[in-house]
Amino acid sequence: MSEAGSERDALTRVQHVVVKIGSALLTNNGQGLDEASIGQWVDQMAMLRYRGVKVTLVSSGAVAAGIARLGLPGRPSSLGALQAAAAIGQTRLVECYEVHFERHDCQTAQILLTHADLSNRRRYLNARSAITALHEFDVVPIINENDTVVTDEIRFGDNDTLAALVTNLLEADALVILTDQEGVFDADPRIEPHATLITEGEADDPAIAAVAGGSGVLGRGGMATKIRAARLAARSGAQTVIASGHQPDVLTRLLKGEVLGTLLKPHFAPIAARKRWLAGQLKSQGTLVIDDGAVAVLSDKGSSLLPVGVSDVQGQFRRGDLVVCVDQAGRRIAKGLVNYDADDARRIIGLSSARVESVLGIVEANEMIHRNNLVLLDGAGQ
Ligand SMILES: Nc1ncnc2c1ncn2[C@@H]1O[C@H](COP(=O)(O)OP(=O)(O)O)[C@@H](O)[C@H]1O
Ligand SMILES: N[C@@H](CCC(=O)OP(=O)(O)O)C(=O)O
Repeated sequence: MSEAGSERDALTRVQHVVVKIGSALLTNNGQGLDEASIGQWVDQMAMLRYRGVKVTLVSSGAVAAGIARLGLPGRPSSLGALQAAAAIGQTRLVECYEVHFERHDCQTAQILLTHADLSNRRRYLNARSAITALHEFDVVPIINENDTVVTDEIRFGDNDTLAALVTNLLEADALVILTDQEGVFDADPRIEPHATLITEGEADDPAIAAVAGGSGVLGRGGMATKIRAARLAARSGAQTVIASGHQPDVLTRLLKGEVLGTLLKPHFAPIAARKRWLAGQLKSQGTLVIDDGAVAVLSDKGSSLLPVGVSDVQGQFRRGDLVVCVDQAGRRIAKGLVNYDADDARRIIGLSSARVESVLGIVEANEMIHRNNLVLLDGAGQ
């Protein structure tokens, strides 16, 4: 097998894929939603689910569908008209997916997110809990930006960025961005018809970022935001493929390892990527003192921190904030994102998971800090 082929083998082991379908692809040259194609992508996603792969869908198309429904000649320039188009188009968009997923006895749910939802830790964790619960109910989440409430300063703008942040949020192992081109070319193929397809590269390679241009008429980000999305997705270790939604069975073929589109690989190991991000970026808001048993399982087994292993809570923090874990002698052992605010944490320390529910009434999570959100500190507490 070729080197490119063996790189693609990793895609055959994907357990959770975020699929992003762009405006440029979803619309029949601006004539409304391409419902036949939507039906085919849904068939492929249903097939992946049948094989045990979790699928989260990030779909654009609300504005484009709304423009067609309202009979507007093109993309309106006023914010109010754009928001109205998004509102009317979004219901149509989700209905279309719903009808097709129902053919496969599969339920769907709509989630509309804003930038603020993902930059605020608490809302970030809430969004994650909700989407994780949807997967537990075997429902396909269909995510879009909440276009009717965002303004220019706080918008993602393009759904490539949103899809990458959702990939980070859910720690999906692959992001597939479907668009109207076969992948990333060494120049914009709309301008350079003889441009060559790049089949793979590293997500952070500046040479790849340099060839990426802007969007067509209906899309928002062009190739530049797709490559940036690959870089963001790589932070949590995900591979990104940018490929054409016009290729028959593109999703199922990609996840069988076939060489289609452009594969952009993470530039460092998944766990290191996530932990690097966690270790490097955030300021701590409080301290959890943990007992010797908890120190041992965190350090030796990489386990989550459970309430039972915590003996004291210091400081005021909120769910999703970064806290430091220290041992009984005050040595810094780990830091991570806590699942409870300080007052609730104080009420449940030392309790077994079974008793947490009787004290709090509702259990947000079994762990005080989930191991995916926990990073061990070295001997110097760094
Ligand atoms: N190097 C490149 N390779 C491929 N496409 C590119 C490149 N640079 C710019 N593009 C443009 O990016 C467009 C896809 O982005 P966009 O219109 O935002 O689509 P979507 O709505 O799917 O996100 C292509 O139609 C193409 O014109
Ligand atoms: N949220 C917008 C999508 C924005 C957009 O076009 O994004 P993209 O498909 O990345 O070019 C909508 O649903 O119309």
